[in-house]
Amino acid sequence: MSKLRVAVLGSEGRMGSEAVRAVESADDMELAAALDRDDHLDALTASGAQVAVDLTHPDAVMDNLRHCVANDIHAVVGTTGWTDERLATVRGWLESSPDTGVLIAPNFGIGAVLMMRFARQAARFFESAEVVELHHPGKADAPSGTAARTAQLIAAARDDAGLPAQPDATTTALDGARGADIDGVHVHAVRMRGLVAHQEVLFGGEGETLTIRHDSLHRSSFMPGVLLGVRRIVSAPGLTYGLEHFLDLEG
Ligand SMILES: NC(=O)C1=CN([C@@H]2O[C@H](COP(=O)(O)OP(=O)(O)OC[C@H]3O[C@@H](n4cnc5c(N)ncnc54)[C@H](OP(=O)(O)O)[C@@H]3O)[C@@H](O)[C@H]2O)C=CC1
Ligand SMILES: O=C(O)C1=N[C@H](C(=O)O)C[C@H](O)C1
Repeated sequence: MSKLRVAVLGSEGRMGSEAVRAVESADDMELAAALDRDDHLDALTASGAQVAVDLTHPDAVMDNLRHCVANDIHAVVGTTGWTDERLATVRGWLESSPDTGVLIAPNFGIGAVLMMRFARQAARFFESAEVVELHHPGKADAPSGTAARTAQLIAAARDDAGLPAQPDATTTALDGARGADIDGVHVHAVRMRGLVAHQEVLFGGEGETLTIRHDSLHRSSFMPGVLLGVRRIVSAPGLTYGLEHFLDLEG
């Protein structure tokens, strides 16, 4: 069986370098290209890569993806910075390349995917919900893509259940003290040396709280998800948003 030819974009970064090692260690894949900031995207096309893994920067990912889709290269994207508008743009590009697949995964960690799912499940049972994400200080964006997605999922579940706005009597606050408001869910970002990627989802109801916490202690935690995404995206045309679509979570 021929091996899947995989390119890594952002190959010198924290995640990209880990992904290069993971691809090189996978029996069913070969590293077609390892490209970073100074490399031209023509090198990606020339490499004959079937799948590109993007682990770059929110400012770079759209140009990279446009190039991938235009050249029928499937893409597995871990890079953050996703808005509804950006997702719609990618869907638009894919209309002209109906055989190409793009996976955008806010988080490749199985524990993180489960945390988001459990948070969505819990949301309708509690009056209050807030998200606290904690990351290494080299992270470019705040709040994290995972935290933003978690907040959206909680907000949608609250809406579906007809819950009112959360109780909050704050009338005076220093800027930022209540975090970012994402669809009515407050999200707080901590940046601290020694951390990798962590998140707590806090729920509160009458006389009780529930905390769901996930910790990525090493970037190897993301690699099974990256490799799963690569294996699955070649037969999943169109846009897939979230690794959960490639996992059997009902079990
Ligand atoms: N979905 C998930 O599970 C995870 C997602 N991430 C996300 O992945 C992204 C990368 O994170 P991380 O590895 O920590 O970041 P790093 O800054 O360590 O790595 C990014 C790399 O991409 C390079 N780069 C920047 N622009 C381009 C470009 N146009 N083409 C090619 N390479 C480029 C950077 O170069 P330079 O240093 O010169 O800027 C750097 O080497 C972030 O958005 C992060 O949030 C991270 C962990 C898990
Ligand atoms: O930058 C990181 O490190 C991470 N980025 C992703 C995010 O923003 O959610 C995934 C994980 O939290 C690690």
